[in-house]
Amino acid sequence: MTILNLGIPKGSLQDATIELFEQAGWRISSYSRNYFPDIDDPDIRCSLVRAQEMARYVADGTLDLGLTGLDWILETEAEVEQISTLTYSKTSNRPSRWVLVVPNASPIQRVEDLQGRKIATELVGFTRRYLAERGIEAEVEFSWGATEAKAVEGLVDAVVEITETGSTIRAHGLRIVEDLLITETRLIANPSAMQDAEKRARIDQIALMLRAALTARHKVALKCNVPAHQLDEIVGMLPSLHAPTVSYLYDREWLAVETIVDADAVRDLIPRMRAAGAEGILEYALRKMV
Ligand SMILES: Nc1ncnc2c1ncn2[C@@H]1O[C@H](COP(=O)(O)OP(=O)(O)OP(=O)(O)O)[C@@H](O)[C@H]1O
Ligand SMILES: O=P(O)(O)OC[C@H]1O[C@H](OP(=O)(O)OP(=O)(O)O)[C@H](O)[C@@H]1O
Ligand SMILES: [Mg+2]
Repeated sequence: MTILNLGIPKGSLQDATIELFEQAGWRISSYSRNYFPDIDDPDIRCSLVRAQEMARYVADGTLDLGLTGLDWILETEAEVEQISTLTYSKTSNRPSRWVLVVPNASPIQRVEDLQGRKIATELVGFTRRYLAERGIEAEVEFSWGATEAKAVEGLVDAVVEITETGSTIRAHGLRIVEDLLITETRLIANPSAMQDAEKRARIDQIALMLRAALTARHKVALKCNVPAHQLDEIVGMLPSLHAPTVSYLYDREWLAVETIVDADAVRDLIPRMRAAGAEGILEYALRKMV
């Protein structure tokens, strides 16, 4: 039996990743102070690895498969195969942004204004390359964290930081000058593992199920009963993958209509369906969608 070595990102993405695996069909139990969580699949061995180091360990074959942000894949320039983009962050199912931020009162208005200035960031290599490509010479120093504070205290002229909800930037009275990178979580694999038929089959299975779980988070199932004379009008309101499923109730004057819609659309859709004569309207959460 071939064992697949899987890296789970320790830190910001840890809880969200374990939750996604649970929804996808694998239960991972992590214990404090143990970097090898249990997983209910005998063919997989899990390790907790820092997101910053994940791509390096996947590239050198220590891990066959791992999850980390696009930011750290680009920063380390590691040679990994990107299997899938999985759009989830620490607290949301949206991408995060690496942004150039300055204090509100700073004279810096554009990235070009950084010429000759000092910048702090955790993403040093990426930031240096970004500035070099634009012909800007600036000093980029590594920050171990709490980076926003360095702009407030005047230790540096600007910082390059990740933002998800924007609350840290707001709390420090900072202003975004420019977006440098939109980053999302990526499922990455070792190129030789992808050449191994057994490992590749497991990787494809995991990729499919993780994507199925994430897609389902943005969709819901809607079901309702519709009087026959209102069927066309109500079906016309409903977007669906193909067409809604329609079946007769025992009383042939009524039909049951079932469909999948964007979760965001439901608050507008249900009142319109009701006004058009739909009854017994139900919304179901979905666990997976392929
Ligand atoms: N809100 C967020 N804040 C920070 N990183 C996030 C966020 N959402 C997603 N990420 C991703 O998480 C990864 C960083 O994870 P990691 O836990 O290694 O660093 P960290 O957040 O600085 O950890 P910590 O601050 O706990 O030491 C990056 O790939 C980043 O894109
Ligand atoms: O836009 P927001 O939702 O506020 O999230 C962004 C903040 O989250 C991360 O900090 P982290 O918790 O990793 O702390 P650190 O600065 O010590 O790394 C990141 O470095 C930002 O400071
Ligand atoms: Mg951090």
